[in-house]
Amino acid sequence: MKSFSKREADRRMFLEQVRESKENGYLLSSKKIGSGAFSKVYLGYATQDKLMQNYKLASDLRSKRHSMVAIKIISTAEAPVEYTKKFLPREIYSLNVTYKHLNVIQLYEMYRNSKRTYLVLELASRGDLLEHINATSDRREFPGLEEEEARRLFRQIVSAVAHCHNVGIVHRDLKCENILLDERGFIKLTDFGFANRYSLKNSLMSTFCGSVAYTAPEILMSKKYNGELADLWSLGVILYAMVTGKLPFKERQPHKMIHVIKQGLAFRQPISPECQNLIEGLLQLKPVARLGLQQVATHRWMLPATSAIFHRV
Ligand SMILES: Nc1ncnc2c1ncn2[C@@H]1O[C@H](COP(=O)(O)OP(=O)(O)OP(=O)(O)O)[C@@H](O)[C@H]1O
Repeated sequence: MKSFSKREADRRMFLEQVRESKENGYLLSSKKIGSGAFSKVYLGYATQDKLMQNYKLASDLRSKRHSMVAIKIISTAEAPVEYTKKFLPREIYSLNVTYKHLNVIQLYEMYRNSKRTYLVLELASRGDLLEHINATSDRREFPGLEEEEARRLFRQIVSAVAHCHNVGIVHRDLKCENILLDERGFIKLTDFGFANRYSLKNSLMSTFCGSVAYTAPEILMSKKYNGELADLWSLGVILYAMVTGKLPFKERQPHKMIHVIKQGLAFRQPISPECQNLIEGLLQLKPVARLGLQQVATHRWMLPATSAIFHRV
């Protein structure tokens, strides 16, 4: 249990954040909607004055018919230097260059002082894809989403990733927990903390990013890797998780995971042959053998309505 003095310090800090947000045109509510390693995310509201000044925000919220936002507060004074100097700037850069796509979280505005950075983000109020898969599995009393729903959501995920790649951003941490849903049930890709930009089409990277279960084998083997092709592997893991409610390869330790992957992919419940074919096309050990995003978008399991796949808003 927190001591009285700790609770009092937290209360004072929160009031400071409320004041700083108000000075910047946002009403910070006490409803915490999530927390990360160095951040807390609260529900907030844009004031009328703010809506009159900020075109990005006003045009987006008008279509949503509400004034709610997610305010991510990062305690930069407490976070490690590597985070504030490397990962946070990458996240902000990626959110700025991926603006504006229906399936990527929007960064409306940022304000900061010597203690904190505030990111004012589009609100995705219906939790993440993992929670959605689990809740649906419980309701159906059968693991995974129905293929029709999985197809509708996966199309949006592919569209979001294609948009990122088109503007030169590789995500490098694609997983169900980083895919949020908004109040209308639209996919919103988030968490660009590991994202990186690449200028050369085939340039290789060497940093280990992401979660083991979703990580491409070439990264697990500490090889130089192509970020776009590594994202394709993660998409295969996500689709498998959507239709089966399980992860294709289960192992926590990176060095053991590669052996699990090499044992091959198994489907332990009935999945349509087209869906299996798409998953197998993505989960290819050799990066260059993986289906490209255009091939994924036009794969027979993804049809019909492929015309919407590369649509930008
Ligand atoms: N725009 C948003 N709308 C709704 N909820 C959000 C939004 N952004 C983040 N969240 C919630 O807040 C949680 C923390 O988000 P944040 O981006 O700080 O953490 P993270 O980067 O996933 O965590 P970590 O720092 O551990 O990697 C998310 O898991 C999600 O539940």
